[in-house]
Amino acid sequence: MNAVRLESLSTLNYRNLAPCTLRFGAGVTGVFGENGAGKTNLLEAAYLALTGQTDVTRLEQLVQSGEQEAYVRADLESGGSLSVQEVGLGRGRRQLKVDGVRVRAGDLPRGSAVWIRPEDSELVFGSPSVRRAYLDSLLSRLSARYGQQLTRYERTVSQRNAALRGGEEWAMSVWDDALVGLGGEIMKFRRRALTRLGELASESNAALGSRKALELTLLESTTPETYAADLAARRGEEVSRGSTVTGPHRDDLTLTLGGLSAGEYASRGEGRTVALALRRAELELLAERFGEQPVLLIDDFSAELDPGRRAFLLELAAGVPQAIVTGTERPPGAALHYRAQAGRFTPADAPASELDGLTALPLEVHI
Ligand SMILES: Nc1ncnc2c1ncn2[C@@H]1O[C@H](COP(=O)(O)OP(=O)(O)OP(=O)(O)O)[C@@H](O)[C@H]1O
Repeated sequence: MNAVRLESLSTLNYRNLAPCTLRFGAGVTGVFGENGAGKTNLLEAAYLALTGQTDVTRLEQLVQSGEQEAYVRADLESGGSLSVQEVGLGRGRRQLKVDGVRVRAGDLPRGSAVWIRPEDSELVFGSPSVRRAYLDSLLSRLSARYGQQLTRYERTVSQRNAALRGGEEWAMSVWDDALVGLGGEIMKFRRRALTRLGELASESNAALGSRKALELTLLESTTPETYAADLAARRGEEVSRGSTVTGPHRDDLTLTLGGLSAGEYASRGEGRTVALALRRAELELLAERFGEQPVLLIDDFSAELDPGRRAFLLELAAGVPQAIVTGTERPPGAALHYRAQAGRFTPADAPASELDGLTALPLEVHI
């Protein structure tokens, strides 16, 4: 299978990172260093440059304190051709370019990276909104149309909420028609995608050594068939609350392990296994959809103390065409290692003569 390959990553004014260009080879690149060195920030920058996505809501958090703008750039190979993806960040602004031409976020390749993090346990133990965000982010990458319809749906919900709060009950039939159309499409797409996602996640969960079966189901707040009637039936409640109380924005992705809700009953370790299974399923689903293996980013493998899960993470990294693995200790099995120190990265094993040109390239911020 083809693979996306990150040739190099450049950053300027990105969080605590010193301006740099790091090159990556095929196979596993290990990045190690002490807490706070910038390892997570490097993966976050790589994910942003590869996908255009960040889950940070205030973009200025990504800009180095004291600076106004930041910039990340990925030189990558995808579908057999080379391209340059750039992301400029400022206060509340994000600008993307591919090969020098401005594009929208949805125009970047959608299956280019998967990021596994210690805080993925939140997928299991966090609120339904965390699981909805996981599902929506994955499905938006699988289908551009899903992403567009979701944006429209969310905008419609907030406009409808404003109309409810403003006492505009007379306008509800128009808002309801829009919601039922958009929401119905979202629900149907979620149902279809969940079948394959569920299969892949339960296979991964078993591969991780869990003896309890993992099942994914969608706890729907309504259905495409009954949405219009459900809205009508709950109109009084909506008017008194001033918000839309039914629809796919209220769905939950329920995870059951051995028949019990994982969020309520799983141990911390079992929960981490489930979260890892979800990420591996994401990796496989994107590869199936785009016929190309994403770059795998694994943050802090050393936070994973369980030997089985740690081995699984490292095997996963070794089994894909390209992975970047960070840790406070050296990730084993890496072809290349960078040492992270106070926002700087230096090849750990190269002789000094080979270090020339690897750091502090002159870059310009232009957003
Ligand atoms: N916008 C910013 N400007 C400057 N520094 C920042 C900014 N955002 C975060 N930092 C700093 O970056 C550092 C965190 O880096 P990061 O989370 O990448 O560390 P890490 O190497 O992954 O550490 P750990 O091993 O603890 O996970 C912190 O010291 C934080 O204060």
